[in-house]
Amino acid sequence: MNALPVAKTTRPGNALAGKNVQRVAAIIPAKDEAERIAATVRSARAIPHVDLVLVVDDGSEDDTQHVARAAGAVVVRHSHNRGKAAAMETGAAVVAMRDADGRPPRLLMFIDGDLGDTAVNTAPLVRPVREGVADLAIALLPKQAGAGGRGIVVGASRRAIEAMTGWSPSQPLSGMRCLTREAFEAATPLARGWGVETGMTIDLLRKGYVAVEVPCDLKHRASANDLKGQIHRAAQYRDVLLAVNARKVRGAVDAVRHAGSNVRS
Ligand SMILES: O=c1ccn([C@@H]2O[C@H](COP(=O)(O)OP(=O)(O)O[C@H]3O[C@H](CO)[C@@H](O)[C@H](O)[C@H]3O)[C@@H](O)[C@H]2O)c(=O)[nH]1
Ligand SMILES: O=C(O)[C@H](O)COP(=O)(O)O
Repeated sequence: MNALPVAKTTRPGNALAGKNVQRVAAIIPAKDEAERIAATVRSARAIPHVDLVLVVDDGSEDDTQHVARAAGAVVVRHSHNRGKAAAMETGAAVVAMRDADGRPPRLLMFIDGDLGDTAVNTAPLVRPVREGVADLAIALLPKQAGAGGRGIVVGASRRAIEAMTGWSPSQPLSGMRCLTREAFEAATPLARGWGVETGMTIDLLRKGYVAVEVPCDLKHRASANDLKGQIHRAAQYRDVLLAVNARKVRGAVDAVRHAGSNVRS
């Protein structure tokens, strides 16, 4: 027997069961991923229920778009680099254009371009969302060889999410996530750049959507502890703080508005 649905997103009714079952779009934001994108695309095509693999080439300077297309992806491209969050928004907009009338909108599965052959192992994220157990399923990755992080950005993101929602995710920056169209729309506009995961989790939980973390056997190109890695982490830290601060301000404004309407009523 299936677990009882607890997710907030309205589920397609039984009339839509059978051959009209809910499909999944894999959206892969990619900047300069020519080396790994073919394996990632091929692997994503093997995820059960995925019928559309979309690569958003975010202004790559390498051959990402052609390699991705040759591997069987639908490819759209930003003419200049706009950051991961913008690539995700573009991807979701393109999927919406391809969702068929009379069918439930596809679930959106965001996958990083550097997962290679392991991309298929995001498959366990689909079930809890498809079955209505959660609106958002986030991949928990095993420990990555060569990872040089000291937990500073991860800790800042986790603490902010916990302070603002009460939930303390193990891997708050994990970008492999499957969610319903309704939840995605509720999370837009997305926080910019590397703040996108932190902002999305805070926004959805505050609106009553349900998130779960699901272990997935994934391997990605972890940032090392060299100069390039440190610069990358500094950018992540900046974007996470921007996302959190914007949400704190919004929370304070909402509280003042709410207090004002209580006084008037
Ligand atoms: O301007 C950019 C930069 C990156 N990417 C793509 O975004 C994905 C993630 O980038 P990556 O360089 O692999 O980032 P990581 O340091 O590995 O990022 C971790 O932390 C990020 C949040 O800071 C999450 O978005 C990632 O999912 C998570 O793996 C990859 O497919 C990139 O090609 C873009 O689309 N646009
Ligand atoms: O390597 C990572 O996990 C991210 O770049 C975040 O860095 P951190 O481990 O220093 O938080």
